[in-house]
Amino acid sequence: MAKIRLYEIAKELNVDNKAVVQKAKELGVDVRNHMSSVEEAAASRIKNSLKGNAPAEKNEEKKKTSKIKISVSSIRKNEKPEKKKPKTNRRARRDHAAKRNEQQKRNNEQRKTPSAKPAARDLLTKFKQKQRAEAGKLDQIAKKAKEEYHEHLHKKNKPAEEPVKAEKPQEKAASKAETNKQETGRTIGPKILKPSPARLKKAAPAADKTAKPSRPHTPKPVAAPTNEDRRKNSFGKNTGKPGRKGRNTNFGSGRSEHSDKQERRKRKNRKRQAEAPKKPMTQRKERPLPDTLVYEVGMNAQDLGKILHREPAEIVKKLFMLGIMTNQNQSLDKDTIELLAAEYNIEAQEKVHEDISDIDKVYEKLAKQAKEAKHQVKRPPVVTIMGHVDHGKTTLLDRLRHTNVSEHEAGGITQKIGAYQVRVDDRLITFLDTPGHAAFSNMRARGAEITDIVVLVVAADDGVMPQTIEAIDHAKSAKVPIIVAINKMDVPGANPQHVTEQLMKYNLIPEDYGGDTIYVNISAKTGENVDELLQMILLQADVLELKANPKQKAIGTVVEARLSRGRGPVADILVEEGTLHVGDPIVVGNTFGRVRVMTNDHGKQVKKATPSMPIEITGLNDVPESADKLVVFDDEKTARSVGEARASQALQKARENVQHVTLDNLFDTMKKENMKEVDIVLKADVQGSVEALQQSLEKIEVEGVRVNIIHSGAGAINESDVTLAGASNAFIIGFNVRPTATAKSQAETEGVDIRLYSIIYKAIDDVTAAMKGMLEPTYEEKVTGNLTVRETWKVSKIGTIAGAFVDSGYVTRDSGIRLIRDGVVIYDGKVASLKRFKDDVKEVKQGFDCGLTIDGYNDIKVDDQLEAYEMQEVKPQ
Ligand SMILES: Nc1nc2c(ncn2[C@@H]2O[C@H](COP(=O)(O)OP(=O)(O)OP(=O)(O)O)[C@@H](O)[C@H]2O)c(=O)[nH]1
Repeated sequence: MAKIRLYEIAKELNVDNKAVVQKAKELGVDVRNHMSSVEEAAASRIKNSLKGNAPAEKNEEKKKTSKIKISVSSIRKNEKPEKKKPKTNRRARRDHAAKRNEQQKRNNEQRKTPSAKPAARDLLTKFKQKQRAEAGKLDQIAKKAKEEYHEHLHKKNKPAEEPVKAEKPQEKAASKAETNKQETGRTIGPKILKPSPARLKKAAPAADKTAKPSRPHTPKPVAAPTNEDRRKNSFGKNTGKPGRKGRNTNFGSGRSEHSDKQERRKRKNRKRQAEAPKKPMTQRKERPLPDTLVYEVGMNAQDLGKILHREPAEIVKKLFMLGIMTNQNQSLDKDTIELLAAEYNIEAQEKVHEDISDIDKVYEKLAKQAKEAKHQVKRPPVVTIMGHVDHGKTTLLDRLRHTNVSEHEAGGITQKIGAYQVRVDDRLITFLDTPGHAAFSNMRARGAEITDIVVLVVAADDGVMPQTIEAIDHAKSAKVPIIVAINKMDVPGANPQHVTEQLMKYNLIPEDYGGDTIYVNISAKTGENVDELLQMILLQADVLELKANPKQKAIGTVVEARLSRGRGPVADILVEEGTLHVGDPIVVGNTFGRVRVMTNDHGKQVKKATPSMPIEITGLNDVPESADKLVVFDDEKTARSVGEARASQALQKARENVQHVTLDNLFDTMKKENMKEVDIVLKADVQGSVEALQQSLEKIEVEGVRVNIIHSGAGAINESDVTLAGASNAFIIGFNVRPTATAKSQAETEGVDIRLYSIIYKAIDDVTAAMKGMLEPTYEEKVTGNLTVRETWKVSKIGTIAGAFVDSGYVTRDSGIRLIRDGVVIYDGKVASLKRFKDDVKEVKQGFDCGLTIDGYNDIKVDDQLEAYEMQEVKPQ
């Protein structure tokens, strides 16, 4: 319910505020001063009791409609600016809003009335017309009063033009407000002077609601005042202080009580601020350091600052104190970062980048995840059959495949996909179709341990044989339990007891003898006891508690893979964990793709494959190798990039591993690779030389190893020769020929050895010696020093002694020496003697003089150049 303030009552009745307060107190209304607000009922009580005291003209005015009253009072505000406070503060606005609501209510009532009674409507129309006429008169009065006031004010405070300037917009706004007021049927009051766009936005619909549709509300003129207007409205009171200062002004009002208060408050604040002790510079609140600094090598102070919640400058300073000069952008090494962490007294931990191209790691992670999963379910055991040759492994596998497949499953015909499943009651057993321990261990060697149980087949008529023992060792080293199947029980002379006794030596103790190895006597040929064997496998599987999590991304292993005509690369996969779906993006070994078609061991297309299920898949970009791991990725793009990265890594590795045979490593390679032939590409200047050399080389035979000329021809050694030698692990012999530039660089890149000769027997000797492992080391000339002859002495019996200065390097007593005159080598020989003054010396270095003689040469002249050189051994690459 709207409340009315006492000063409003006082204003309305044109009585003193005190009188109203007094009256209210007399009437028992709880009020403190003229600002106190009272309920409407109380207000009317106060008004009624005050009416007797009110001046007659006011009482007369009171009889007018409240609308007029408000209008008049709002104008009178202008007439009595000293008393009237601008209602710009929140409370004033609230009061105004309350008044407006009240007025609206009344208007609505008035609007409702005509619809009820037409006679009353006429009356109301007349009344309104009268109101308008009166309002027009009042407007004129107000205008006049304002003009008078401004004139008065102008005389008092301001230069001549200013009030005029200020008045214009003011007046405009006032008249617009009046128009608006008349149109909307409500008083806008002081608010019209300082409407904010936001408030206008809100006010517009509100006004629309109250206004009759035929009289649209036009807020534009109200919104019009510009900053300039506002500044002018301040009437010099706050001149020079733009903005909100103007809000506290009213029509021509001077310094109000309210603004005085504000001024006082401001002065007080300023004084308090000046008196208050100066606060120290606000320290930036530092966030706590992390417990561990997880870093990457190469991070800079800025990066570390972010992690440590410290300013980079602080990091730089800290490092500086530690004796490390750096800036904010300089990459830091591991040691520096760890040192910094130690300085902050926190742990440092290097961020490990997960290399998704290492699918073995991804595989292990998924396998571990599966082992820890809650949704683990029983999975079929995976069985490998091992045993000695001809003991019946294949026969047993065939029997199982054909007898234990239900009729409805692809008509009983199984697909050969490297593994198959056998149904026993309602359970399945997966058999790997590659019997023997070689395949088993090859898979193991490549990290594929997919077998859960080994069935060791031993022929009852043959007993334990070498490969039986090997199989036992392989199974034991893989820690896979063994079930012994003593086969060929149908053969007369079968002696299972003897076999058992033999196997007991290998710690395969049957349960009857207190051990835990299961023995089953079977006949793979007749099928006798084969079901019993299957039951025993299931029993062993139960003991092993084989479980897997089908509710995750699949991992698996390639059992076999091949290139199929029409279908492309085909891989037989054994799913180990998770469920593999058609469409899954996969990486298999170094290949990648999407599972296109998935076929089970009965040749039936399936949409998904669960753990221990062997399936054949297509959709890979290349043929993987057996024992390769299968990993499912989130998307094909990742799978492709991982697959491609792995393929290129594998290629790089393969290249690195190929060590081409060279003449220097020929002997070792022959031994290591058990070579029977030494492959050579032979090129010579003419066909005659080619034939002569070929015949000689092909005659070489060292310990049963012969030379095989894989290609020969006349002409320079070209790229095709190098490619051929590279692919065949051969080396190249060139007789009086040279390799082309590209062939030379290609040979260097691919590590192909090219040997060049100009003497046939030297080539033959080298090849023979290399094959015997006796190839002499190669020497290379190296110039060690340059000398200039400055003087010569001829001594009888000794010859010519050259007095020379070592310009660069050094010369030794054992050096080879070349005499160069005018750029031409005159003589090439050896140093005979080397002296410094009268003493023999071993070596004379740059910057010194020496006396030397050349062995067998005396025609040494002043200014001759001497080149000292040595033959140094070139180590084989
Ligand atoms: N009488 C009889 N002969 C059998 C039995 N099981 C296998 N044979 C025969 O033994 C021979 C060898 O059998 P395979 O199944 O080929 O033996 P394997 O162990 O697979 O031999 P490899 O593949 O060479 O390692 C075949 O002629 C089979 O017919 C059996 O239970 N009884």
